[in-house]
Amino acid sequence: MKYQKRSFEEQIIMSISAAAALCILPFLVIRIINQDWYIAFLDFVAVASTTGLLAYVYFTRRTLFARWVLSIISLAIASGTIWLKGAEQIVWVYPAIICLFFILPPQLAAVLCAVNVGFIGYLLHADMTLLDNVRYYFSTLVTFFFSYAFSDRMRFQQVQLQILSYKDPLTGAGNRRAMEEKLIDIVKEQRQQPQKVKACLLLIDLDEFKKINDQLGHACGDEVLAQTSALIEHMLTSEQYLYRFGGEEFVVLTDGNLEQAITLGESIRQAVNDFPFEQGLHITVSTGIAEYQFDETEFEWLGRADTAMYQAKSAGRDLCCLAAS
Ligand SMILES: Nc1nc2c(ncn2[C@@H]2O[C@H](COP(=O)(O)OP(=O)(O)OP(=O)(O)O)[C@@H](O)[C@H]2O)c(=O)[nH]1
Repeated sequence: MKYQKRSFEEQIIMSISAAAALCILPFLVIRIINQDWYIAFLDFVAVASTTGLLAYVYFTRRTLFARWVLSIISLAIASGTIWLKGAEQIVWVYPAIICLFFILPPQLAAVLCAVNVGFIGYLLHADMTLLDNVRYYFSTLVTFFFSYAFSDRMRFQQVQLQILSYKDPLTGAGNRRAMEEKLIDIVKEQRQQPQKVKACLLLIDLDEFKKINDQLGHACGDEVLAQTSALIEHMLTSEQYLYRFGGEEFVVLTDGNLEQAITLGESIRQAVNDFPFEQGLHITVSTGIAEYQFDETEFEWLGRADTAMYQAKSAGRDLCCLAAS
């Protein structure tokens, strides 16, 4: 298992766990030397649990449970150490706030932090001057708002990046990477459950697309691709997936039987034929339809659909052809 291949969440939880264990360890040693046993025990629990979490995520790659445990540890350690040692330990509130905003959704982190800050404020208010109390609430509030803004922005960008990495920017259909991953999943599933209804693949290629580019320009070609994609997408159910395979080629993956796939292919062919494209263009598509055959690879499956699509081209275009078994 290479560290680089780990998900962002795994990396965050492992890094925070490692940093927490390393930062608290020297204090554990100092507490033991000073024979300050209660807080030594608390530090020991913190070091042991964060090290355990690091190992847990490293070996299992599971983050949900680890995320919750790490949140609880952060809050418990910050509150516990202040409860035992008083205001001198207040500095541990700030990393705990930041930690929570890193590992939990911002709204949830906000609620837990507010409760924790309030609880610690309650523990300390009698030991601190009025000015110290004001300073405590203002400084935690500032940390809270910066962490919230950062976490919210980071999560938004993460979602955007994920969408971008699986979508074709021109048409909004899934891109080739998304298609390959889905194909691998389907092939795996079909191999494990051969009795299940077969999956089907439709390879749809726009006919004589080069002429549109040559005669009306690349921008018009782009518009036709986007409109065709939207048209097809509109005809699919939630169990049917559209991908842009290459330039003017689309792939539809469906878990229905072969008859349903043929009906879908025909409906798409007809819908494209009838669609009033820009500048009065009349567009047609040639489609190859292939049902998954037990034990073939995703490339063999795609290859059979491709051959069927070329048969449709050779037979005059604007046709659906069924792949040979
Ligand atoms: N506008 C536009 N054109 C593209 C894009 N990607 C590929 N193409 C063009 O699509 C055309 C595909 O041409 P061909 O492979 O010759 O196919 P065709 O003209 O559709 O002919 P047949 O497939 O035989 O019907 C090429 O001119 C590519 O430049 C794109 O993103 N936008």
